[in-house]
Amino acid sequence: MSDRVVPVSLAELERRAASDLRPEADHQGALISCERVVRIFTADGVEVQALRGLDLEVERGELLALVGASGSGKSTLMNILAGLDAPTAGSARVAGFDLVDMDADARLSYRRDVVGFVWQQTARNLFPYLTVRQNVLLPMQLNVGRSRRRGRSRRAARAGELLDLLGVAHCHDRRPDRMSGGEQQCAAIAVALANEPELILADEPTGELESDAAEQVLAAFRTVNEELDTTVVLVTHDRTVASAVRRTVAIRDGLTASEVLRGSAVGDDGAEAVTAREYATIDRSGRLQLPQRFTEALAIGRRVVLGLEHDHITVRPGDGPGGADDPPDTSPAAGNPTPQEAS
Ligand SMILES: Nc1ncnc2c1ncn2[C@@H]1O[C@H](COP(=O)(O)OP(=O)(O)OP(=O)(O)O)[C@@H](O)[C@H]1O
Repeated sequence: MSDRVVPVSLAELERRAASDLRPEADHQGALISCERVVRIFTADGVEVQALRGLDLEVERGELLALVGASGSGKSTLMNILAGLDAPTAGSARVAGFDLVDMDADARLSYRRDVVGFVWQQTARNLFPYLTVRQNVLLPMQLNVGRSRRRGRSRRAARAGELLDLLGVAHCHDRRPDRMSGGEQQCAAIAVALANEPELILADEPTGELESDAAEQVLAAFRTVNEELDTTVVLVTHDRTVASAVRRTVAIRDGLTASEVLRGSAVGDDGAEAVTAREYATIDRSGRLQLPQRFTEALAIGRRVVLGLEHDHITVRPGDGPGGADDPPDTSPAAGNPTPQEAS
């Protein structure tokens, strides 16, 4: 073997130095991977299980909505994904960062470079005494590592491009109090994007907006997702927003319960129509939550009887009204396993 030293270009050394700043990322797999995430809060000696073993995978480039009743755990999950809080147990990884075991430096690097956040309250997203352009420039100026690589004129150009992309270039020299709520949220998205994060998280970004402004903000998220290929996860109570994205995941009692996938199909008349299908999700332990409206409709109580057919599983009321007189087909010919086997 030869000992000859192969010269390395400056550009290659810079690339290696930049990649050394990040933990080894799995660029093939999901951007977000949560497995059995538990978050327990203790308040006044009482334990609250906000997340009870939640599983969630989000691929790079997705635009995903999280929905769920108040108290179901959405904000808790968002805070964990934002690196503001850590799970009590389970595993949560984003872009190769282990959110459970991050040291302070990794957490800082994660929050600065990997993730951008948009809050519901417009006042929380923008500094009121700075113009919109200054608000967008600030995260770039504070990001010492990247700022060194990106000079003043490139930072200014990026701020201009982002405001343009989000349709608020006309507000660049205004302070937030001279902008509409929708414009403020679009500017907030520009701020969140300043350091080129792979992921934008938004907790109820349209919660304080009228419907026109909410549509403007949703359109801005779509643009970001489609044109910059940034992954977007947003929490919403707004049905219009939830039904306008390709994938909506419902959280119930600290677990992912179901999800709706939307696509498009060409009908017999040749017209393209939006299709939507709801799926129940099965966690890594094989647990499945039955939708409340199903269990209520059949007065299903605490037990169900499962049956395995050749291409589906039946779930019948096992106790309570409507269940007791309806025994399942347990014949060996039907290949029915016990409920334990089925799970
Ligand atoms: N810091 C905390 N201390 C104690 N309990 C908390 C804390 N944060 C959240 N919780 C509790 O955890 C559960 C989940 O709260 P979370 O805010 O994640 O729900 P959510 O789905 O975002 O609700 P909402 O839609 O109302 O914002 C709730 O029971 C809440 O009271």
